Amino acid sequence: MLDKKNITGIILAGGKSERMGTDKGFLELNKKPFVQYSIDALQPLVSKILIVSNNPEYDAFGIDRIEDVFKNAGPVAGIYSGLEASSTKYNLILSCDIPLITSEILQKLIDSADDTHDIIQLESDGKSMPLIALYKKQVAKTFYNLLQQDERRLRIAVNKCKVKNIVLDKHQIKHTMNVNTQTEYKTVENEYND
Ligand SMILES: Nc1nc2c(ncn2[C@@H]2O[C@H](COP(=O)(O)OP(=O)(O)OP(=O)(O)O)[C@@H](O)[C@H]2O)c(=O)[nH]1
Repeated sequence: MLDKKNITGIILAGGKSERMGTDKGFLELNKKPFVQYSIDALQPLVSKILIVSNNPEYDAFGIDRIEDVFKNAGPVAGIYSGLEASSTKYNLILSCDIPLITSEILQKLIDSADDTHDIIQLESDGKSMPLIALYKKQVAKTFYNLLQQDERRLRIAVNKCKVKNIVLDKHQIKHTMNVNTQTEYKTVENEYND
C-alpha cells in the first residue's frame, strides 16, 4: 500500500483544445470548472498537486502551476514536465477534461502499484487510458529521450515503458469519459444529471 506522502497529483491542462475551441479545464459542470473536478478527485490521495499549463489563469485555483519544458508538444511533453517537477516516486497523472472521475477509481491505480511496472493505467471498454494513470518519476527519462527524437505519440511513449492495465467494471466506465467536443460535453452533462 503506497503512502500518500509518496504520491503527487499532476493535472495536464495545456494543449490547444482545438476540437472544443475553448480551454477545456474552464468548462463547467454544475457551475464547477472541469479542472476543479480533477483537483477534488486527487486531493484525498496525494501529498501535493501540480497543474501543468502555460496559462496563468489556472493560478486562480490555488494550486502550484508549472509550465511545459517542451512547448506545444502534446501530452507526452506535459507528462514529462510534471514528472520532472515532481519530488515523489509515484505520480497520478490526470487530464483536465474528465469531470466524472472519482477518488475511488484513482485508488484502484494506487492499490495496483508494484515494483515491476512503471505505469499503471486504466482500461475501459478495451481502450487504455494513459491520462488516468499512475507513473513512476523515472518514466521522465524515457519521455525526455522520445521528445528529443520528436516522438510525440503518447501510446508509443507508454509502450516503451513497463505498463500494466487495470480493467474497469462496466458501471465505472462512465466516470472516465473525456470531453473533446461539444457533443461529448452534452453527453457528460446528461450522465451527471442522471
Ligand atoms: N501541459 C500540457 N498538457 C497538454 C498538452 N497537450 C494536451 N494536453 C492535455 O492533455 C489532455 C488531453 O489532451 P487532448 O484532448 O489530446 O488535446 P487538446 O490539445 O487538449 O485538444 P485538441 O486540440 O482538441 O486535440 C488534456 O488534459 C490537455 O489539457 C501540452 O502540450 N501540454
